[in-house]
Amino acid sequence: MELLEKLLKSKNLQVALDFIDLKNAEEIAKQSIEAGADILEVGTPLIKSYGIQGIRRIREIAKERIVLADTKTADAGDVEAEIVHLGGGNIMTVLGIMDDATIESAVKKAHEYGILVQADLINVKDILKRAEEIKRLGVDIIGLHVGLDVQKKRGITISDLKNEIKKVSELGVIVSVAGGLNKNNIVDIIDLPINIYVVGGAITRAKNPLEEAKQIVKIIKG
Ligand SMILES: O=C([C@H](O)CO)[C@H](O)[C@H](O)COP(=O)(O)O
Repeated sequence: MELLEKLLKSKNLQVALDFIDLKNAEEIAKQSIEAGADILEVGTPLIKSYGIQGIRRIREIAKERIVLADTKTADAGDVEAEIVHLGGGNIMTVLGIMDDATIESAVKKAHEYGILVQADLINVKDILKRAEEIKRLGVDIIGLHVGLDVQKKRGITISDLKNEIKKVSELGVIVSVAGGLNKNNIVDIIDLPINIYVVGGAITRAKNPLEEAKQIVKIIKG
């Protein structure tokens, strides 16, 4: 699959559009593209607010860029794959902590549509063990993720999980990392074999999101 090859062979910036308001998301989506972002993420709050229409709108703006719908699917994997297909997304996410049955259902349906599946390991305690299991279920991307609430409560970001990132990347999968990344801490993990750097708040809440995104693209692309 062409998209898989591209992701596997390169380092990519994914901008997480974690908005409730579509107009704000559209504005940052346009600036992210101008800055050179590779993937636009229809954030979970945006999907909850606008559903398929929200994914469709970001698809229109993204043009040939990749659109990831952060569905964080917890059940009915096939139905949520259908939703992403109707919105025109290229990648969906499923929660790695859920039952294998949900992941299998998402993978089966998504692959029928040519959609990639990312397992989000948010809140998974034994990351390497679950990553190994999930790889066998046919997911395309493994996402290591420190969620917003944990970032706030414990003061950690994904850049604190270097060992886990290294071990998962040794499985030979596409690795995505998310959770509190910014232009300072991305530098700490830039030499690790990571394919997708997800950045949300550091860009969406920046005084100048375009400039911030440009700087981050420069760090990631080298
Ligand atoms: O997935 C996310 C979170 O669970 C809210 O939906 C964020 O997109 C992800 O954490 C990236 O955002 P930042 O941590 O603000 O970079």
